Amino acid sequence: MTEAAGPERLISETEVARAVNDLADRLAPRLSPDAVVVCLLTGGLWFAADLTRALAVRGRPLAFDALWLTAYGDKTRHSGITTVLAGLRRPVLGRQVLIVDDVLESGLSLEAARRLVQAAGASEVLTAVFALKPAPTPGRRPPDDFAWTAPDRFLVGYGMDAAGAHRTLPWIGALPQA
Ligand SMILES: O=P(O)(O)OC[C@H]1O[C@H](OP(=O)(O)OP(=O)(O)O)[C@H](O)[C@@H]1O
Ligand code: HPA
Repeated sequence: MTEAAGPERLISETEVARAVNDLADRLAPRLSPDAVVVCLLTGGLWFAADLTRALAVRGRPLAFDALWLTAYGDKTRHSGITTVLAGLRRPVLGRQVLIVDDVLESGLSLEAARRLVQAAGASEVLTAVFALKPAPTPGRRPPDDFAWTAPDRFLVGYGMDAAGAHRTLPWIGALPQA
């Protein structure tokens, strides 16, 4: 019996931590002490936990909220519909918001989040993702900053899942290519 191949490791836990710290160095001066970090659940949770603590030690112990969105389900492509499972808990009216997510591919999830945060009255919206994948279609809005340039592979780990699997890996890998 042959064993199914696991994910191919692309970036180690140490490299992930270094990339998050470098990103925090760049972001901290751009953020108001009154800014709110909005994490996109579920995948953004691990990156947001690391990034917010890295920002806190850089003098930005920011307020934190979350939006729970889902668009991929168990598939490897955006479904075309971003469903809001849970919205913001606290007002962001008049405040700068940093939206944080694990990966940007089509950009549709981040755009849906941006619209929700703008509709809630944020004074400015910045976006940061850990992994920036190549755009599947032209015209995608880039994030304001990102930690790592990812290849065009289906990624897992550090929040990213394949039908629920591999999300809690501390490193990032890619599923074996067919
Ligand atoms: O740029 P896009 O093509 O929109 O892809 C990025 C989104 O896809 C994943 O979410 P998913 O819908 O899989 O939910 P999850 O956070 O529960 O993994 C990921 O966490 C991002 O939010
Ligand atoms: N992996 C996991 N989730 C994703 C990806 C990916 O490569 N792209 C968009 N959501």
